[in-house]
Amino acid sequence: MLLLKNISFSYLEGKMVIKNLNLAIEKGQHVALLGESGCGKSTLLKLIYGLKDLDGGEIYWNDKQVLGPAYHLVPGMDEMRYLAQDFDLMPFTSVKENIGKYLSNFYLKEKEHRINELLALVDLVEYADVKVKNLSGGQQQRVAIARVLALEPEILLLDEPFSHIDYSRRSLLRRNLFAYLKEKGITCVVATHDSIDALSFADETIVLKDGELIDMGETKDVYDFPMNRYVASLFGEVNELFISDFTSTFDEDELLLIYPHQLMLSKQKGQIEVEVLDSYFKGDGYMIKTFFNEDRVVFFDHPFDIEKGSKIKLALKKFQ
Ligand SMILES: Nc1ncnc2c1ncn2[C@@H]1O[C@H](COP(=O)(O)OP(=O)(O)OP(=O)(O)O)[C@@H](O)[C@H]1O
Repeated sequence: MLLLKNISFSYLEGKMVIKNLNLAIEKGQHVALLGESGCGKSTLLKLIYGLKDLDGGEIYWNDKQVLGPAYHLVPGMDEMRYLAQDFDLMPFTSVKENIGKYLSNFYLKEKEHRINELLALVDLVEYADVKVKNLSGGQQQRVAIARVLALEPEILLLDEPFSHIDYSRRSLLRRNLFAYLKEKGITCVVATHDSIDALSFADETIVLKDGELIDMGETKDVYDFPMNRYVASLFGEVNELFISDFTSTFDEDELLLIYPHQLMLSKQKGQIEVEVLDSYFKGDGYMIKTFFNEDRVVFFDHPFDIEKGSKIKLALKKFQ
């Protein structure tokens, strides 16, 4: 289990970047770390790996305390691997030498077998002998992913692992990688801006804001019941509407956070009247931008575009 007990950290005196953070992650779990840019995701991964000394608190992987550079000549624990945003590869050596960097030369056959297995996982078999400096950014990122897996860590810390990889390859790589980690029982924490990393692949999601952990739970719960607009907006557009906007039958009003796919065109009761401002093609349909009550923009998903200026009625899908 990964245990963070009330940890705090600052780069500069007086400016806390991680604030009194507590966290427990069970072995084999995949956890997504979400939050706006600058909220402390990368810093948190570095602290877990032991690259920085904590100002306060303690971190444990199983029963072993993670200690920072003040206690270790070479930072980082053997049981962990950390993939930074700048992949830190050796540019003048080949892909396979980079992947095998941490593998022992004592068992050459095993080493070669392991490198080939990882080359296949990240789909770089035909690039095995190419120098890393001659690869694209996305290809280099795939080499870096293979390299952190080489020694089969117990826990993997990934900072935006697919950020340079094009969308089509990203889907396949992501499926293969997370299936591989599950099969091997490797715990994984992924800092990401891509909500699909969380929604499709993370058992649990953690949300950071200004260095504080503000939400944590099963990913589906964090998505379905976002605690506030900040959390919901990490998954895409979100609308803020009130129960009283739809109906006057409830005594107490309540703010609703509604994703665009939860609204639909309706002619029945319980709807809001909006004016269409724009339609954006998304591939599988359109995102329609509308104006409600002359003060709020409301987005909803629709199979077709709708003419600008149209007056339409929207209802909540779950009440239809
Ligand atoms: N080496 C550093 N020295 C001083 N401040 C730093 C340093 N690295 C990061 N910070 C600051 O710490 C805060 C958290 O940065 P961090 O990189 O952890 O955020 P992040 O959530 O990973 O952002 P992003 O999503 O953009 O990668 C930011 O305010 C940043 O400016």
